[in-house]
Amino acid sequence: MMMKGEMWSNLGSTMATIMFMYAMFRQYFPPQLQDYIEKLSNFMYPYIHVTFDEFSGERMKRSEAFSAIQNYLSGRSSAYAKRLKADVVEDSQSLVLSMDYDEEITDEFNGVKVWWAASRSTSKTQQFSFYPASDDKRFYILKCHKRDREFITGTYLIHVLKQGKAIAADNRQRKLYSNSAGQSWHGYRSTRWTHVVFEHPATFDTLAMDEKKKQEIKKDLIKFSKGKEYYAKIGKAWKRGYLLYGPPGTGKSTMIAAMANFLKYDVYDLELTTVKNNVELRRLLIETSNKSIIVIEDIDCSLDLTGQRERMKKKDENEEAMDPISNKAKEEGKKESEVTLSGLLNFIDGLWSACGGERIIVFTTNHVEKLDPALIRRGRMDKHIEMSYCRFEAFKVLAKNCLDIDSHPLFREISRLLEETDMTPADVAENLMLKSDYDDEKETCLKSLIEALKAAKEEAREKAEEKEEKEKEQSVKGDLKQDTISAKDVKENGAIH
Ligand SMILES: Nc1ncnc2c1ncn2[C@@H]1O[C@H](COP(=O)(O)OP(=O)(O)OP(=O)(O)O)[C@@H](O)[C@H]1O
Ligand SMILES: [Mg+2]
Repeated sequence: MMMKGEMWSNLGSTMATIMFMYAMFRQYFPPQLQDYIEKLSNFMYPYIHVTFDEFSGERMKRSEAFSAIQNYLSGRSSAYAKRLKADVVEDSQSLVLSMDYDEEITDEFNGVKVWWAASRSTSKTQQFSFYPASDDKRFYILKCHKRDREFITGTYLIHVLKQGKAIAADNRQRKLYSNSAGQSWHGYRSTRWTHVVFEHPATFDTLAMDEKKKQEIKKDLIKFSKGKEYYAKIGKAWKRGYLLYGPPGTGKSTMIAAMANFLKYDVYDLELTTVKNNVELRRLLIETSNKSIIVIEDIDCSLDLTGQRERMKKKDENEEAMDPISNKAKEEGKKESEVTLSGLLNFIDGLWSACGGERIIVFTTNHVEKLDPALIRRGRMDKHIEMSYCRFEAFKVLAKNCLDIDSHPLFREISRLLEETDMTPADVAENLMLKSDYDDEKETCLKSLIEALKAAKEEAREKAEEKEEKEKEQSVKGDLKQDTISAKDVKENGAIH
């Protein structure tokens, strides 16, 4: 990559004007002279130019190609151009640097060299317009040798557009969408996506879990995000379902944030209880964008999806009266959501789910055993990930994150206790939160964790004993009952045979 100071477009445009005039009056030249002129022009200026305007079409929309080229050239421009321009591009989280007007940079692809220049043409007439482009038309000019014409207009330009779009996706400011209930109108409330900027700091590096499991998930995500052709080839919609299950505080929500940061996807946090019915659920799905993670947290509590099939069989009125979700909705005077299990299944893998690509659907639950098997079967929820209590390997990540230490003499005892005690990463992290910057504070944290682990171990032991005692009591009662029945039997029937 090298930088040239002066513009070549003057020579190019002079040649272009001459050739344009020549093309108009070509028929007046004798054939031999025509041949000679063409050879001469090729010899003097063997290049072709391709222009990319910033605004194009009748409605003067900002050209996608221009934006992609701007992004593609931004890295090269900042490294090689002498004069740069900085633009704030919509939805981008950082400034986009591009070469200033009349600057030129070269690029090389598969051994073929091309030249890029930024330029503008300013209109002399004073005309009112909403578009800055009508006064100040910005454009890029690509120059390449005539012999490379086919390669440049085909392979190279496809490469530029693809790379430019990928850079834009990387720089994009990501969003966290949630569906909030809109205004109530005669009992009807439609829900809409609203968003805030997504800025969760969790990454796979800060996530405390088994390293092997972490790598496996990362590999799976990469395979998915690069799988456009693969999914098309096997005839499947480009989507993947993840079920995250485990006790509260084991990092299910944190894992979702880490996944979104890893893939640079938007997050749609879907609150099912505010969705009126299946039609609305479908509309919300259609409104989601590509490169996104659609999340339904605590799926077992979201709706009565778990027992829907059984309930159809039983039609047990009492059971319904005891349903905390329907009661809550009634208390608040809201209409209960009519989303059904089949509506949700259709949402995941019905035809509607194929209306766009690159979507990950994540369900989280604390009670995987309560979920309807149809909801979580492979193909719908392709990957089931158990988020478990903190063991030593996960602890080491937390110790590094919170205390910035890789080893400590107290680690041995902690390791032993973590194997014997179930404590969530959330609780471990809480104990490791530094209260001051003093070095001995780190040891204090580790000691307080040891105390907490011992207390948790003791509590678990007491609970187990209590449980055992209760079970014993119940079995004694059962035996007594059995004895009474047997005695009654003897009395009524005489003898036991
Ligand atoms: N595996 C983990 N790695 C790093 N931090 C964790 C992990 N698990 C929990 N935490 C910390 O504990 C807090 C609670 O975690 P999180 O909300 O992800 O748990 P959860 O499994 O989603 O819980 P719930 O089932 O109640 O929704 C987070 O703020 C996070 O900092
Ligand atoms: Mg959570």
